[in-house]
Amino acid sequence: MIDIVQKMKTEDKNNMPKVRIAVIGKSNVGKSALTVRYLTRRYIGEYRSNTDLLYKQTLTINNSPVEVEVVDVCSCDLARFPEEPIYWADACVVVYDITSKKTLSHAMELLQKVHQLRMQNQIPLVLLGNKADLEHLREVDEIEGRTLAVQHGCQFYEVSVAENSSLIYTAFDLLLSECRSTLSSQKTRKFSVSKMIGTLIGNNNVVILEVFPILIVRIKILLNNLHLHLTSTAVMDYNAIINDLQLEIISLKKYNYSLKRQIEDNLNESTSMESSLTEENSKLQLLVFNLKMEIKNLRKENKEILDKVESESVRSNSNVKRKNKSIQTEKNCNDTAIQTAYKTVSSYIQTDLNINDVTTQVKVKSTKKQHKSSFDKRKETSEPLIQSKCNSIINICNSTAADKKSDKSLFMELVEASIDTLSSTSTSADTPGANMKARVKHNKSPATKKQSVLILGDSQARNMRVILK
Ligand SMILES: Nc1nc2c(ncn2[C@@H]2O[C@H](COP(=O)(O)OP(=O)(O)OP(=O)(O)O)[C@@H](O)[C@H]2O)c(=O)[nH]1
Repeated sequence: MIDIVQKMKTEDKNNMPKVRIAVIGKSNVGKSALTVRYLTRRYIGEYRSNTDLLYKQTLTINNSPVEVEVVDVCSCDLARFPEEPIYWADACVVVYDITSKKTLSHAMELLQKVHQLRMQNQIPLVLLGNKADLEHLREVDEIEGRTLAVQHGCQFYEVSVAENSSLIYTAFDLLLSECRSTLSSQKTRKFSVSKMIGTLIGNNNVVILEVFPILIVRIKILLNNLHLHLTSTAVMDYNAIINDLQLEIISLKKYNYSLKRQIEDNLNESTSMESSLTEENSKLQLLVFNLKMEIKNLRKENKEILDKVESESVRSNSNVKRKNKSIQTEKNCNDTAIQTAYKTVSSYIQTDLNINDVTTQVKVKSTKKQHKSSFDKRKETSEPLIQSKCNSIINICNSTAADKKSDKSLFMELVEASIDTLSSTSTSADTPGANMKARVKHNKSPATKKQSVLILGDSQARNMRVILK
């Protein structure tokens, strides 16, 4: 913080007018760069400092030398608002960064605060929008800065410290000349204020100044303000004030009008944008609806295809099962038929063997002649029986498994084997076995008809049935 008391003690040592300027604004807006640029014409890119810096220089304003003191107030945090420099200053430069909206709102709060603090003794103010070279990053329109300046009755410029805008010098020079004229008009008042303090605190004022420096500065400022107020009231030129006010009203009306136009333009733009958005929205809604319908149809189609595939597979499965079942049944029937036929043949052969045995025995006995008549009788009854059974076997051979060569040949082998056994036990060439074998062989031609045979019967081949399929 600047030692204001020291400044108070050293000021006014010569007759050169002195103007004190406080540069305030949010951090990083370019306060230091601006101050250095104005005082030295040089640009310092990076200027980090965590303390207020005071610059002093003698400048020529309107052909007269002026001692200028500029305080670069570090960090204008509103919570720690720099009241002292504001009381100290004759003028203020409020800076914001056009690439940052929040620096503009901060500048607005600073302006309000300055107005509050210097309510009785308003000081010249200038609002600067810095970093105008960064147009592509602009967040704050020029009209916003200008409007804020009009609201607080101050000058406004957009500048670029980096590009050394000439408006920087214009702004400072105007501020200085304004301060200079104000100060020269106050010169007599300041004198009388000092006198007043002298009268109030007597001859020991120096001691008191040392003991209660801050208090005294405050008192001096208050008295100064009071005195200024009284004096200005005394010399007030109402007409001039009314003129100023009227001019201000006109310029405010102008801004008001331009703002209204801008608002109207924005409104129109937003309305047309809204209608086009609504149109776009309804188009999109229609598109979404169509897409939904398409998805629904596709799902339906998909389900139908799936159902079809499922029913097809079920049908083909049941067909395969049915086919398998019929094949199995057929196989079982064939097996049963073969077995039955085999049994039948075996039983016939067995019967034949028994008859032959009986015949042999009877033949032996016939030599004894006493039973010859009975043998002949029995032979007469048995031979037709064997003959008929042989015929049955041949029929079975003919019909069994007519279309299945393997089954038929198996069956024929069985029959032949059995008949061979029968023949070997027979002695006569015209025995039923030999006859039967000859007849079976005669019928052993490959089947020409495509038929399947089902032979059913009991173990003695009684009630035997052949089913052709
Ligand atoms: N592009 C551009 N950059 C600038 C301009 N003025 C200042 N800067 C840059 O802005 C940054 C901050 O500048 P300072 O002068 O340190 O800002 P300050 O307001 O004093 O910052 P504090 O000391 O934190 O309060 C630096 O990097 C500068 O180079 C300008 O006109 N244009």
